[in-house]
Amino acid sequence: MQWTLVIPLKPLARAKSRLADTAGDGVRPGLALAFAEDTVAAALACPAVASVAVVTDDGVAGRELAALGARIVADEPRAGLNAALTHGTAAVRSARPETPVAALNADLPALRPGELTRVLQAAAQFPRAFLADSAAVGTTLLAAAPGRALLPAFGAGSRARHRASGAVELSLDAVESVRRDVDTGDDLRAALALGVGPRTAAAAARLLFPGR
Ligand SMILES: Nc1nc2c(ncn2[C@@H]2O[C@H](COP(=O)(O)OP(=O)(O)OP(=O)(O)O)[C@@H](O)[C@H]2O)c(=O)[nH]1
Ligand SMILES: C=C(OP(=O)(O)O)C(=O)O
Repeated sequence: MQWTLVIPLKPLARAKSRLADTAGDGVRPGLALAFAEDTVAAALACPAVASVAVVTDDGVAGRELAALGARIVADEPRAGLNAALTHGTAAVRSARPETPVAALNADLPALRPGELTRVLQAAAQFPRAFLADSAAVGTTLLAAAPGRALLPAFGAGSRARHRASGAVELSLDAVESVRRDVDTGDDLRAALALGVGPRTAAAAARLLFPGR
């Protein structure tokens, strides 16, 4: 089974605000873009992924991510993350009605294609399924089989909401790269320890050694 991924991305100037104490206003948008680029590149390298749609209104990010091979969908109806995901899912299903769909966060710079494949293969066993984040409080991936509504309920504490909505929580070992979202400086250090993609590695090096 081959999936379509829907990846939401806030305008870069407003993204990753909880990283403000680690990365100042001058560098944070570049870091958020690097996370999204490494996430999209790893997703497109995954054999279980047929295509990636990024829901964003950010022009720079849209150009860079389209160059990697993503389809760009406008962030409508401008009513936040879950509305953007519902819109993105409708857009991809209007082109491919029978595709299974998974929403994936854009802040997974350590994402490994092999681990994503295992998560998607597990998700394919259920009508709706999700993967909790490393903190076991949020969600990094929510999947829906063909013909099933995604019903996204992302945001703080989304693990409990996705469970309550009837989605099956995937209990998988050794998929830490899919769970490792980056919201804070500690999260960034944890992702760097796991091993990040090349764009995040370069952006993090610029952060640590600004003059070089
Ligand atoms: N298209 C779209 N994506 C969003 C929106 N809000 C959040 N996202 C994306 O949803 C994913 C999860 O959001 P967060 O982890 O909270 O990321 P963030 O909003 O950049 O981080 P903070 O500013 O620290 O809350 C990230 O990929 C965000 O870019 C939105 O209104 N529209
Ligand atoms: C978007 C989410 O949370 P956070 O902003 O903490 O990554 C989530 O876990 O659903």
